[in-house]
Order: sequence, then C-alpha cells, then structure tokens
Amino acid sequence: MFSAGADVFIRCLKCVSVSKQIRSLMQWSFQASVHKQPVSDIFSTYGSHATGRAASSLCPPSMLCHQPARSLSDSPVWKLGRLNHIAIAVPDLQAAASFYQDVLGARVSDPQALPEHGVTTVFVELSNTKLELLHPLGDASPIAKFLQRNAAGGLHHVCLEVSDIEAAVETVRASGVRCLAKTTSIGAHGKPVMFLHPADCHGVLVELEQE
Ligand SMILES: C[C@@H](C(=O)O)C(=O)SCCNC(=O)CCNC(=O)[C@H](O)C(C)(C)COP(=O)(O)OP(=O)(O)OC[C@H]1O[C@@H](n2cnc3c(N)ncnc32)[C@H](O)[C@@H]1OP(=O)(O)O
Repeated sequence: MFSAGADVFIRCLKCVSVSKQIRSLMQWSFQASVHKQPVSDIFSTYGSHATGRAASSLCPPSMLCHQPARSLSDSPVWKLGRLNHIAIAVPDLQAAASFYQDVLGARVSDPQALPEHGVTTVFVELSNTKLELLHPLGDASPIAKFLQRNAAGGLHHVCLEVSDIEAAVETVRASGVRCLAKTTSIGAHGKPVMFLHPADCHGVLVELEQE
C-alpha cells in the first residue's frame, strides 16, 4: 500500500519541473523505505557512480520500484567524463620522469612550476590518459605531508573530468562530500578544478576538472 502510494508520488514528481537530482534523492529515500534500510546504506550501495542497472537489480520487479535509481552524475545539468589523469607524488621529479621516459619509453612533458598549487608537475602521456608526477614547491606545499608519510612517493589523487564543474561541485557538496576549497581554482590544464576530501571519497583524493 505504502509502496504503491510512494510510486504514484514519484511518478507525479516527473510532471513537476524539479531537477532530476532532487528526484534521484527522493527515489533513494523511497528505496530506503522499501528495503527498510537507512538512506545512508542506499547511498553507500550506489555511491555517486551507481548505474540504473545496479539499481534495477536490487529491486525485484514485484516491488514496484522499477524506476531505476539514478546516479547523481546522470543529472541533466552535468555529466561525469573521462579519467583525466592519475597523480603520483614523487620525492625526485627528475628521476621519476626519467623512469617513465627512458625505461618505459613514454613521452613526458617539461617540468611546470605551479606556485599557486604548491607543486611542480611533469605529465606522462599514455594512450588513454596521463600520469601527473608531482613534487612539492614552496614551504606550504599540500603534498609535503604526504611525502613525509610516503617517503618513496605514491599515488596522490585521481582527476575526473566533469561537463560542468560548478554544477558538479554543488552536487557533491549537497551530498555531504567536503570540497577542499571554497571555490574552484585553475588547475594544471588551465581549467577550473576542485579537490574532494579523501575521507569522503573512500580513501582517495579526487580532483574534478572541467572538461
Ligand atoms: C596542479 C593540480 C592539478 O592537477 O590540476 C594539482 O595536482 S595540485 C596537487 C596538490 N594539491 C592538493 O592536493 C590540494 C588538495 N589537498 C589538500 O587539501 C590536502 O592535501 C588534504 C588532502 C586535505 C590533506 O591535508 P593534510 O595533508 O594537511 O592533512 P593530513 O596529512 O592530516 O591528512 C588528513 C587525512 O587525509 C589523508 N590523506 C592526505 N592526503 C591524502 C591523499 N593524497 N590520498 C589519500 N588520503 C590522503 C591522510 O592520510 C589523513 O587520513 P587520516 O585522518 O585517516 O590519518
């Protein structure tokens, strides 16, 4: 009874000009009630990269929730795009660049100092993405502590492209993920970026970049 009522309610929402994101959140709440799970469990089941297929498979057809839950990135406002780069913090930029260029035969860029980010970068071109080698620049480099903890270097962050960075930031903030700056800044490719707290992204520092 409740399920049918809630389903009708969700269908009515289709007619109202609210954003798809709000509908998605309400669908998640609805699914939480149907499955008697806390909403947070539904979120953690689907995450922000959940697919409609995953959602459908969770809900047997008899349960009327055949409307697949939508990913937040299914928003009409913005879309999640390609993996732009994987960043690796290194204690010796020249040695790391030489490894990729001379040992692995990759094409690497010249070092680029980015004082506003507190890093020097070298990009390693791969056929499907890039590696960004990072070395601390200046006294207040945000990667200094990371390198103290990982003296040999290590995976620092992943950078994902989004079609509309401002809308994406709004969405992730609304979902409780901490953004590490008040506003977007211009990243290594001259485009706006935003970093998301690793503790809110399953242990990985995530950078969103305008595609
Ligand atoms: C040019 C640009 C571009 O590509 O466009 C760049 O790359 S700029 C690249 C450099 N810029 C950035 O990274 C900007 C965003 N980063 C930041 O705001 C900071 O580095 C934070 C990520 C917030 C970490 O801050 P800070 O080092 O002061 O804090 P902390 O050492 O106490 O760490 C707090 C918690 O986060 C974890 N943590 C720190 N860095 C992490 C990382 N890279 N990956 C995964 N976890 C990380 C720590 O282990 C700790 O976990 P526990 O609490 O469990 O112990």
